[in-house]
Amino acid sequence: MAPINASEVKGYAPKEVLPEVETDNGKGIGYSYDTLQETANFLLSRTSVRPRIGIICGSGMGSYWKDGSLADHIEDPVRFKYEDIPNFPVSTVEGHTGQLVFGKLGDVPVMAMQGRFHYYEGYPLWKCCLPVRVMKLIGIKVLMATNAAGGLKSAYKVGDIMIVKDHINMMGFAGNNPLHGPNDERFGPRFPPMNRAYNYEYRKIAKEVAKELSIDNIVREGVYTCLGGPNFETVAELNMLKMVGVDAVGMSTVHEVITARHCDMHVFALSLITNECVVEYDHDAEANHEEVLDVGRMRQDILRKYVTKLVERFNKTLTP
Ligand SMILES: O=P(O)(O)O[C@@H]1C[C@H](O)[C@@H](CO)O1
Ligand code: HPA
Repeated sequence: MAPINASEVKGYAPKEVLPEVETDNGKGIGYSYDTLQETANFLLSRTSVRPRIGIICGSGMGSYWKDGSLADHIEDPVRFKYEDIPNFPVSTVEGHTGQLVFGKLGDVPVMAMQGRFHYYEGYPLWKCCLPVRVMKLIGIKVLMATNAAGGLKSAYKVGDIMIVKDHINMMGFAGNNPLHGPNDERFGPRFPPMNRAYNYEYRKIAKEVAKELSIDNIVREGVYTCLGGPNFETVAELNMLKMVGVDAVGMSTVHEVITARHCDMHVFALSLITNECVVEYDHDAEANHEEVLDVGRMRQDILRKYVTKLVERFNKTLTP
């Protein structure tokens, strides 16, 4: 049989009439486009900043440490506490302040989330990712997600920064996906591709910038996975993840990236390696959140400089 010419295959044809997405208060399967548009309009009407780059600050990288974190260096900041934003969840994890900051990083207008939402807090994945769709609706083109993660690859050291090359959606294997439920084509297609999730050009730029800042000795590139948490992993779980090609393990980012790619945002992600995963049984070390936050503080100056330069470079790739 002759092979099918892939370029002749027609794309998925959207339905003309969309099913009404439930606009529940946390019980069901998502907020409608219009509900999220209200949230976007609320924000846009209260700031003149028009960011095209959105940053999600990982554990300890937002503002937990008041003396120099990325989000605290945003100039002319306009801040919104999550509890004051219509339809927004609230942050419940130490190290996640719980506010959006609009302002300038270097010369570039940005929006930063000081605090993200995790599945283990009790939020369904679609709700964890709601801010990403709001970003899309306020005009953001690039999502930069940062996270704290355990280093699985033996070469990784505490304090290394991993450029995420790819992810394994472990929760998705069990059917838990932020795109589960009716699909609104105004956000994106029913079946989005995910093989080019982490923008190649931005990864290349990130390696160049690491050299320019002389931090290329601590900057790596690898594969991230997210587990549901909140417990850290067993030795057997970590060895299994290592075997299937995971380099760093955390509890976030993957579903945010899927949501961002679904609505055609460019994605770049960084993991700060805050602990070495314990993959042997005769070992006394245990992962803990305090260590995660401490390493975030120890690396905050470098991360801030790195992210600021990356934002400047990524911004130049966007058409005016
Ligand atoms: O929000 P991120 O992914 O940076 O947070 C990581 C995963 C858990 O929330 C927490 C564990 O210490 O840090
Ligand atoms: O070792 C870890 N496992 C999962 N999530 C994490 N976040 C920071 N470190 C870790």
